[in-house]
Amino acid sequence: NSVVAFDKKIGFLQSMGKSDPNPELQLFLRSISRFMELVGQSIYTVPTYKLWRTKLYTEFETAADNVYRISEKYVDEARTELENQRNLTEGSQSGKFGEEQTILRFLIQNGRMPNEFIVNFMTALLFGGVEQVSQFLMWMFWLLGQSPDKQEKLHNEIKTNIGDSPVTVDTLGHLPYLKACVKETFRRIPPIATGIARKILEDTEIEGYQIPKGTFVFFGNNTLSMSEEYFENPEDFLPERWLQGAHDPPTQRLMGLCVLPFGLGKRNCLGRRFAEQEIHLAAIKILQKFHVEITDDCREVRPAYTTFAVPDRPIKFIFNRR
Ligand code: HEM
Repeated sequence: NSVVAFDKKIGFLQSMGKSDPNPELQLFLRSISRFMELVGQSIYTVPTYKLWRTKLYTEFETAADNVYRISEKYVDEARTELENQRNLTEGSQSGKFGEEQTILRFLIQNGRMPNEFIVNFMTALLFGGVEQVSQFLMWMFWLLGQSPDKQEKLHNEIKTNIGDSPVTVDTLGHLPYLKACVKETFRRIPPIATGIARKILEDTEIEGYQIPKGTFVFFGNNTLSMSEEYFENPEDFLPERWLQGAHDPPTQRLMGLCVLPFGLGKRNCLGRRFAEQEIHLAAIKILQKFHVEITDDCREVRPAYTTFAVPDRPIKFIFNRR
């Protein structure tokens, strides 16, 4: 994700595997997690932080400062890199820096967005990838680790359609069971329990409830996706329920509307396709090489909702080489 946000790999994974991890990256990761936790806490507490600099507020401020300061450094580095390229290609009238156009290059080159907005936007892109995608993959493998038969079914689909070959757009389009596993994970553990929030723009009536203009309403992902009215045996991890033909089309459509991890409408997730592709690729690459188990003490793990669903205790995986 850092490639999308900052035009380069910043080395999270390599750093974590080392005995002396890069302290700045460690701080960046820790601050991103803390930032998210505190945003979550702020939703569920009395907002005294609006009146006083409470502990929650000052901790949030520190985490946010760290995140934006480090992000700004990466954006500055990308800007310097572009300037250097511009000097090299001086005389070119195209106004383009090098061959490749990226989001960051476009925004810098375009010159209309103030730097702090660019930093903010790129940080939001990074947050989406670092926190959400990695947490999602963890939950998916936690569920697959408890359902070895589903994991084998998924592995077989990957083996039959891809084998050890590189993944292409075409092969990605032929993996219905993988997509069903992803959808079912989103249903079973919605990444954001409350779901998307919207401010009602005019007085509205829904099912006899009067909702005054200006009220904040939440979608209630968790309630809908665990509702027996829409899902048989909602506690069970059953990717099969999402396969074509499992239900009649109107029911299938209703089920789909109960599980909206990326939101809906004009302000839905900008990174959805990117996130889905990352998830599909990561799942394929892991399953091509490993059979994944969880340790027995992890079966009782429950999602604890901060901003996103995080495990209430660490999950330990065992990766058995195939
Ligand atoms: C599993 C991964 C992800 C989930 C579950 C997720 C979920 C969401 C949700 C629920 C929203 C609010 C949508 C609404 O209010 O209707 C959102 C917004 C957003 N997401 Fe994601 N997201 C994910 C990954 C990503 C990634 C990887 C990126 C960037 C590459 C990203 C960028 C954004 C941005 C920029 C917005 C704000 C859009 C706007 O306000 O117009 N997300 N995301």
